[in-house]
Amino acid sequence: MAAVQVDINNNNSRSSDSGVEASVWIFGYGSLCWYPGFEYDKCITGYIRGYVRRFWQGNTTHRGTLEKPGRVATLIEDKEGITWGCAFKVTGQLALDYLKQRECTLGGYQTDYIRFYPRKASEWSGISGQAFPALVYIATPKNDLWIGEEPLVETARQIAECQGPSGHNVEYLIRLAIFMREELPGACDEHLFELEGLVRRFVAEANVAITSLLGNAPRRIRRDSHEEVRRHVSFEFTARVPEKKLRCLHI
Ligand SMILES: N[C@@H](CCC(=O)N[C@@H](CS)C(=O)NCC(=O)O)C(=O)O
Repeated sequence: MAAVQVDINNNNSRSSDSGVEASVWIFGYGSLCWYPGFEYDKCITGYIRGYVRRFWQGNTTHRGTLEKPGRVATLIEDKEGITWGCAFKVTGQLALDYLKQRECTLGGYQTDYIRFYPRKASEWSGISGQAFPALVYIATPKNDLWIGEEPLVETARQIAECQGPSGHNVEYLIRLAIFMREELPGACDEHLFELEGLVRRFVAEANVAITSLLGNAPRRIRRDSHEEVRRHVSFEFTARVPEKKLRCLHI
């Protein structure tokens, strides 16, 4: 069968002779974990190596404005680093076109490929537990919205004060922290959870109910079911409590 390429630069591509639509896995580690916004066939939790998650990317189109840029997640190379999140299997070009607009055009992210390690294997659906390639959207210091390293308390202050067209910056952080606690209990991410503690404190000191900043609860996502779910954007919720606590992978 002809090699099937997925063109991440949205020139519609499919295998030349079979017409079969190409599939690709996309790794999410920020808002994609709780609001993918595109149709997908599968969603599984897991991690990547060699990166840590940091809120060092500015944002003026979703969670901030030009006057008050918010803070969103990106990945920073760290050879000891582990970043937990989830991967979505998508077929065809639609999701990639959507993400090119949401992530690259509006967010300053660029695409790269990394190796994704599934948290759960599933023999019958071909997820062996072995790492496989996944597309990832990363904001690097080269983009105009880059903030870079700053005191955590400064990042927390910005998040507590910023909002944009997609909602409050606090929602972005809290929903990611909720995803990690619910889907990957015990997975380490000091930066994320320390930032969450500071933001919760600042919001409380301002006498604001944090729930008032969270907008509408996104429909939860069926993860690790290892079945082709072909979910439209209205995902079905299933509570999945991992069988065992995840240990920190200090590899
Ligand atoms: N690429 C990361 C981060 C993506 C991300 O958070 N992008 C932001 C800024 S461009 C976004 O789409 N936000 C939508 C929202 O905040 O609702 C991921 O895989 O989750």
